[in-house]
Amino acid sequence: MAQYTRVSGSVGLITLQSPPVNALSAAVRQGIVDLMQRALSEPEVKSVVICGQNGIFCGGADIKEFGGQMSGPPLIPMIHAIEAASKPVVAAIEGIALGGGLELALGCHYRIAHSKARVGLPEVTLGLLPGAGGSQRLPRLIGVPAALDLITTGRHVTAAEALKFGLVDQITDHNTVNVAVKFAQRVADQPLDARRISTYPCLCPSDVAVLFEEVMQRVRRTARGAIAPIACVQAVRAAATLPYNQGMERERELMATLFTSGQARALQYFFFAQRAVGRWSMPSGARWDTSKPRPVHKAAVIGLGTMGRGITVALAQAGFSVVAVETQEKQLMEAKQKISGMLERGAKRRGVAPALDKINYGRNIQSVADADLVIEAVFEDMALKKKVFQQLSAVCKPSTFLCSNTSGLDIDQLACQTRNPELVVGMHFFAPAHVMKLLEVVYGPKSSPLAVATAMQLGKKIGKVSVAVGNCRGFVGNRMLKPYLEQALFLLEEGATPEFVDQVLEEFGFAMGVFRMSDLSGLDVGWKVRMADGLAMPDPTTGQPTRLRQGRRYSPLGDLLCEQGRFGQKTGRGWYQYDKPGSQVAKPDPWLHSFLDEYRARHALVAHRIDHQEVLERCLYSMINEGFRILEDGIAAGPEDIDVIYVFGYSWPRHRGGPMFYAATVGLNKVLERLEHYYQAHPDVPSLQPCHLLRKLVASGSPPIQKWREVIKKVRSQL
Ligand SMILES: CCCCCC/C=C/CC(=O)SCCNC(=O)CCNC(=O)[C@H](O)C(C)(C)COP(=O)(O)OP(=O)(O)OC[C@H]1O[C@@H](n2cnc3c(N)ncnc32)[C@H](O)[C@@H]1OP(=O)(O)O
Repeated sequence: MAQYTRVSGSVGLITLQSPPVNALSAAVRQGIVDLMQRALSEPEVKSVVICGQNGIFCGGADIKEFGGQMSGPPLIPMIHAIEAASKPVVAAIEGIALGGGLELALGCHYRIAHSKARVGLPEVTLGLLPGAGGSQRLPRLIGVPAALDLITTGRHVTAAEALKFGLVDQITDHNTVNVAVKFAQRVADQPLDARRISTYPCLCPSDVAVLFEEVMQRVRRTARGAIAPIACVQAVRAAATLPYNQGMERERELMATLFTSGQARALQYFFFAQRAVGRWSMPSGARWDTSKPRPVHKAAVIGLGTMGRGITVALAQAGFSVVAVETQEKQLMEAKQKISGMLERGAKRRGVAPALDKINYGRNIQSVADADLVIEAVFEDMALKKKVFQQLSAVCKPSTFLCSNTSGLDIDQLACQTRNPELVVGMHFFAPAHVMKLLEVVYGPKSSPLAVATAMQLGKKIGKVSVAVGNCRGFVGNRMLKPYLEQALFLLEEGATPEFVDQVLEEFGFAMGVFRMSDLSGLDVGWKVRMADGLAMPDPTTGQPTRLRQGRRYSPLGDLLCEQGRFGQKTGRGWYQYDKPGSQVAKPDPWLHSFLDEYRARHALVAHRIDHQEVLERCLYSMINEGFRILEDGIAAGPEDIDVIYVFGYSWPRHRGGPMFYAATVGLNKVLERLEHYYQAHPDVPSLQPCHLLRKLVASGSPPIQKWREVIKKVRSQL
């Protein structure tokens, strides 16, 4: 909806009214069309101002409308009519002007922005391009290089940057609407021909062809298979090379292809999934909107290895006072130096002062006594962690929240070491912890809603996407990784190479294939866990590595590499070889290929030809099957939680929406059928056995992902 008021006698003020972000819904578009006609027909009105209610100009098209039948007046003719108007139209931009919101502003003759406003064309992040003239008007207004940057990245720019680009005409610290109204009065009688951006020539640098080629190459390299960034470059190229009307036609064609693509649907699903994870719930019924967090002023981190350092930096950068504890003097000094360096580099990038004074270092656990929340980040060893939790419980205030950065150990066992187990939760960060966006907040059976709410809020404050998950081995992310890694090893046993498996996964869109990723993380990490679990040992009778553990197929390949000191990048050898320890350039290793041949011969395994389809289906469907088990067990509340974890924590390609959304797009019956096929071929691999929830969803007619929760509820109630 939109409201019309006459201000100062001669200015027609149109206010967009569609909370929370004044998106351009059908009703809003209808309102703009009607009220523009009214303003143009009233003789007393000499100029028009368009603004948004509640200090927000416009968040763009209403994304919720994309899924259904579009109705109401279309955006493009509406914006053309504004540009063609006989009276000056001024956009008063407060808060945000994004996507269709900025395109609307570009159709106006002038743009006045508040100094705190942000503008941008983020359509690419939704699998689209600025399809309401944005791809044609923006390069005409600010030039091709700047427009390519904004449109292909979707980044938001500040009002100051927008002014520098010439994207807005003026910025103000005062009431933007008042300033825009005065401005509109001043320009009421001025000619408008020079203010219609669609009539501008598109000024191009002399080497524009080279520029487009370079940008296209960069975009293809980084897009990981996403099609929207490429279409964005093509649309801007049309602006640079074609007259406006033909450019608009090209924009329309490209947009039509994107709009109906699976990628746009996946990215739009993911937009809402990111927001849905904030509305967490626990099986007890506790929820985000009924559980209040307690403020945290002072936080503490115990253990300053790689993870502890990253967590300390993330907290200090967000303005928290942090006590950082490392018991060994040498490690403490080293950590202090590294943390200061990280803070200084981060501050330089953001143009702010480094938050060095936010951190107090100590060697004694006593120094965390008055912290409101402590995050333990010591080595991944249950006995050690238990000891730390006992000590923390003894020294901390009774109200202190005690959190563990474990990547998969039992939170309940840690909670049992403390006086107040209800204040214990897991806070599973991902390395590097000051960079990676994901945080799994893990509640155990004793964790209180207060503790979950507080950890979730802390995560938000330090800029993380936090997902509340239940307590089980590996939580959500690492639990699903297990069958994925396992299948990758089985594929090597059966004839594949690490290079081939990685190539297939990277073509699918992962930033790194499973073996490159393992080399980067360090093969010894999983090896230590398997040793602690009693898995990575040779058969006591034969001394040979056994391919069967606890009645299930087991691949000792990773263990055998570790026994050779091949820990990945850090030792210069792993699934690949590297020029030197620490190098990141992976090269195929002939030694590894011979090793695989010998291994197969020793175990009488006959290598067969493994194709793309088998790699993808076995790695991904086994992981997805585990995802369904996680939903069935109530460890994740809904498929969105899993998808957000996988995109932010495990480089799952965002344009595929996440593993559970991917399963829905492939078709649940197909996933089920292929799992049945592979399970029949490998009956000693339980992770390939289709789980009950998947069967139930298929039996229920494979409902859309938004309806899965209803089936999940039924399945859980039957268990
Ligand atoms: C052939 C077809 C031709 C069509 C041509 C027209 C095409 C136009 C393209 C577009 O305009 S696409 C949309 C472009 N806009 C965006 O991408 C903006 C998306 N929104 C955001 O980035 C953020 O929400 C925000 C606006 C910066 C606000 O962030 P904040 O952190 O303050 O709040 P949120 O929690 O993110 O959002 C609050 C609430 O609002 C909902 N919402 C936000 N934007 C939209 C939108 N454009 N449409 C519908 N709903 C929107 C969001 O989902 C939240 O609600 P929820 O209930 O919590 O989910």
